[in-house]
Amino acid sequence: MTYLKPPKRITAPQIMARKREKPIVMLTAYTARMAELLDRHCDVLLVGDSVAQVIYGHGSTLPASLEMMIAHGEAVVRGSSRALVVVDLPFGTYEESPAQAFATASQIMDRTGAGAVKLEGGTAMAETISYLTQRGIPVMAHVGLTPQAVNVLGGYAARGKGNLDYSRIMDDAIAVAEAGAFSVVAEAVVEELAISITEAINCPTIGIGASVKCDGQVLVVDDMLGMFDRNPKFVRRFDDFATRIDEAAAAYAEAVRGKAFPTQQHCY
Ligand SMILES: Nc1nc(=O)c2c([nH]1)NC[C@@H]1CN(c3ccc(C(=O)N[C@@H](CCC(=O)O)C(=O)O)cc3)CN21
Ligand SMILES: CC(C)C(=O)C(=O)O
Ligand SMILES: [Mg+2]
Repeated sequence: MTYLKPPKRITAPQIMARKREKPIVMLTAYTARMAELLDRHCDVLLVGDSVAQVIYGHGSTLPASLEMMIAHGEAVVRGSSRALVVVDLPFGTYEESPAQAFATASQIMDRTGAGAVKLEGGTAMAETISYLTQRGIPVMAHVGLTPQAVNVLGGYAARGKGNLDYSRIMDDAIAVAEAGAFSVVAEAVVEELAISITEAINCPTIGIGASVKCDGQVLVVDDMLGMFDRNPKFVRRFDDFATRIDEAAAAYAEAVRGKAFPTQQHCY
């Protein structure tokens, strides 16, 4: 890297202070070079448990392991210098008790150098969020469509359409904010609910499929690049990398088979 690194990264309190100010820009990242490329443009880099689907080819986020999150968290911290790095707590490593969550989260923070963790859940996780924040671990919460609960929710459908669903998610958002979360991801919730949540709580909402009314936005980087084959409605493809890779691989294969690569300039 040839450019000068700023001395300090963006902090969780700085993200919290962005409520109703400049929109927060967040993308997932799983590898060092990608983190380096995104770092100039993003306020927050999320090492999502979506790594299980995007990088490892699993069908859900449930198989993401603590070791995976730490390995990819280290890579993203290594590659970046400015953004706040947030690491997802993987399924099964924090839900049992606040003490279990602290053991997992502190290990992630120690071994990766990340500045915060994210966990899924609302009212049920409020006590854990308060326990972690009081012990030095900034927590980003995640409500609405919580993919680790796919087996309880019965799929990845948008949330907040029924009255019960709507008021439960509202209660969840208020509970996690009151427990001390520095920001809240709202995933796949109807716009009206995203507006209500954003107005009701004093920490920023970061939307994914939750309308432009949130205080920030997040997408899975591979989705945004057009790399991932199956795209939810909330994804905009800002590029078409899958096609570009296909074309580049085809050109390489043709050059190799036609003995057009390597040429003299690639030889010693
Ligand atoms: N690549 C990727 N992108 C994501 O946004 C993402 C992940 N992986 N893994 C973790 C979760 C899972 N998420 C998902 C996954 C699928 C849909 C989806 O297919 N939604 C459909 C509706 C499905 C239904 O109604 O049952 C859609 O049309 O939006 C939505 C969110 C969001 N997260
Ligand atoms: C979709 C985002 C918010 C996430 O939790 C992930 O990538 O794991
Ligand atoms: Mg996640």
